[in-house]
Amino acid sequence: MKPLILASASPRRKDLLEQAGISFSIVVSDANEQIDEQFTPEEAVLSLAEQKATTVFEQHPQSIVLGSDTVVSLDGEILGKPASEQEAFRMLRALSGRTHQVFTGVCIVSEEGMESFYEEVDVSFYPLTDEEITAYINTQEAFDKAGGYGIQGVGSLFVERISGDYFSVVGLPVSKVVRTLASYQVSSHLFR
Ligand SMILES: Cc1cn([C@H]2C[C@H](O)[C@@H](COP(=O)(O)OP(=O)(O)OP(=O)(O)O)O2)c(=O)[nH]c1=O
Repeated sequence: MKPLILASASPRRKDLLEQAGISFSIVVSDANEQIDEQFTPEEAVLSLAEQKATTVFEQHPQSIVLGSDTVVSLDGEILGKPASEQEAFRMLRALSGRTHQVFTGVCIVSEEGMESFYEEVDVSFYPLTDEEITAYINTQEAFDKAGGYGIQGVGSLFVERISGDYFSVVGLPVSKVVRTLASYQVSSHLFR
């Protein structure tokens, strides 16, 4: 059985994979995460997940490497992580009272080649007041998260409805990932 590497600095991805009973190590990719401006959200998350996984695989060719990327999409426009309070405010105001999509791409690279997939989840927000948005930004939760919110944190208070895999919104569609890893002889110790 080859060792599995998670090519991610995201604490959420680490927690989800650990909770699933998978053994792995972490090597953070130094890919410069470039995407074409013309990319659709699904193309963007697949490309970024591939860039992260292939960069780490080049340094660890005897391993199985898992890369992932999450973006929020509103009317097809990609929202990444907000770089400032102003940007977080603009993103959350745009998401207020609307349904957006969260795309997470996953890429597994091994000696046998590369396998990728993405998950799309619809998330509907209640209408938010400017005061709520400002108070939320003051919690500092917005900044390392696509779309400027965390569904697993205080951002849960914004969510009216979700359709799809909750864990994919948090950053990793863990059930599908574990099922896919089974064909690489990587399995959860919980099921052994
Ligand atoms: C929408 C949403 C995103 N997120 C997170 C998941 C991802 O970690 C992050 C999007 O950024 P990513 O670039 O996908 O990931 P990352 O920079 O955190 O980690 P790495 O590239 O090293 O793998 O947003 C939440 O935690 N909760 C949410 O509700």
